[in-house]
Amino acid sequence: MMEKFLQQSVDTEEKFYRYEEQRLKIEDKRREAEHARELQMLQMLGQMLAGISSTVSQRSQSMPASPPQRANHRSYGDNFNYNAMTAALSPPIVIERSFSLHRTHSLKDMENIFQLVRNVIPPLTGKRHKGQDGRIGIVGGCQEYTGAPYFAAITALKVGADLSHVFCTKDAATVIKSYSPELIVHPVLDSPNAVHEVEKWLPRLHSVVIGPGLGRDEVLLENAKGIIEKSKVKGIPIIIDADGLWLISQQPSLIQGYQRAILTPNYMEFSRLYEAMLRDPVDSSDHHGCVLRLSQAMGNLTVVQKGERDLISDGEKVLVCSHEGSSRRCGGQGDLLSGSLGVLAHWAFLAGAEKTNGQNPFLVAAFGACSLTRQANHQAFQKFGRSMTASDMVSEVGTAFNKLFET
Ligand SMILES: NC(=O)C1=CN([C@@H]2O[C@H](COP(=O)(O)OP(=O)(O)OC[C@H]3O[C@@H](n4cnc5c(N)ncnc54)[C@H](OP(=O)(O)O)[C@@H]3O)[C@@H](O)[C@H]2O)[C@@H](O)CC1
Ligand SMILES: Nc1ncnc2c1ncn2[C@@H]1O[C@H](COP(=O)(O)OP(=O)(O)OP(=O)(O)O)[C@@H](O)[C@H]1O
Repeated sequence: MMEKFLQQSVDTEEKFYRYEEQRLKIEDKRREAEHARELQMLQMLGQMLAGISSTVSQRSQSMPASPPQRANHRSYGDNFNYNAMTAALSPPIVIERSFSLHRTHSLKDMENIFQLVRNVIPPLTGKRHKGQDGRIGIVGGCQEYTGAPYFAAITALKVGADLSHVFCTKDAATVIKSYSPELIVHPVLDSPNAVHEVEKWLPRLHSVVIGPGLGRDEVLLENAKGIIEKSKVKGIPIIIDADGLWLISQQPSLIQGYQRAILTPNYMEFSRLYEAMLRDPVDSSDHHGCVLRLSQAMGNLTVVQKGERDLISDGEKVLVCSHEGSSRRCGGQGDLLSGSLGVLAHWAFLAGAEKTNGQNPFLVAAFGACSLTRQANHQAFQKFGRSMTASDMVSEVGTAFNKLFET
């Protein structure tokens, strides 16, 4: 009797899982179709606006000219004509050349960039459902490093993402879960089919951050490589940090030319990448030139060189973020930066260049994330001084965000 009952419940459970699997497959297909439809609509809109723009420019010869655009700058949504949109929709470009090479920025220029960051932040309304403001994936976390992926993932939530996933090794997963019930933790990164396990989630992710706490184990690096390749196929914005940058310095072609990628090297990672790409040591008398050249060599993807001042370049412009932080250099600050960038890159990408006044949305996102990290650092340092840690900075992310972007 008991045996029969147990068999029945096993059968019922199996049936349930089969249904659930089918339901998830259907849901994946629906999301992919929805994504393709949205892309098509954006392209149509781009073409319509291109038409309006050419009519406007025929009628009005006196319209102010846009700044020169990079010839090989491929925008998100590929055929989407942002130059045309800018010409048709925007007033004359406000920030023009203010971030160009070797130019000092006025306070007004800085305020302009802050305004562009504000423009891409989705409004908080009752009309949106869970997930719409960001589902971010962090790929990293191994036996040695559990803090780094946690800092990145929790920061993504504190900035305003709705869901934050961590894809880490099996032995790191329980530890990371124990830090925070808010995170969704997948113990898959050292499994034999790791790439496939992560790939299943990609249609539901808006951006991925590869590298915090990944470590340098060959198998994990190979899996990270597979995940980067799958993410590129899906056109997902990719932030590459920490050991993800180690991988890129060994195999630059993995990300070269993918303009939806942002690299966030610290001093050491920058030197490694620069030497790998330019076959020259970094010129310490020309930081601007170096970051510009590295971005160009990587195919104009966005590079954020972290340090006393964060230098951000897409191979055409260099933005400098020297927002006040502090003199405290505890580990984990770069992880906060990459987590916040995961969210801001998604928001900026979605908002498109019309919201960033024709500026590369990833440059704007990077400036926002750098300023936010420095502001959180500043606030935490005011409270804790020398004892300040990355966790103290995480607690400041909300108020720092409000102060910079919601006032
Ligand atoms: N709690 C956790 O789990 C955390 C885990 N983390 C994770 O650790 C992993 C390895 O990351 P990493 O940063 O230690 O490695 P890497 O960049 O190769 O640096 C190695 C050496 O480079 C140097 N160096 C660095 N910066 C420099 C500078 N500005 N100026 C000059 N030199 C500089 C410095 O050399 P030294 O001073 O020792 O001579 C340093 O020792 C990675 O997965 C990361 O995510 C961290 O996120 C922290 C929190
Ligand atoms: N010398 C400095 N002065 C002021 N702020 C700095 C300085 N160096 C780094 N920072 C701040 O810390 C952030 C992270 O840079 P850092 O070089 O610590 O990255 P990282 O080594 O990748 O960090 P992590 O410890 O997370 O691996 C920078 O974006 C900047 O805000």
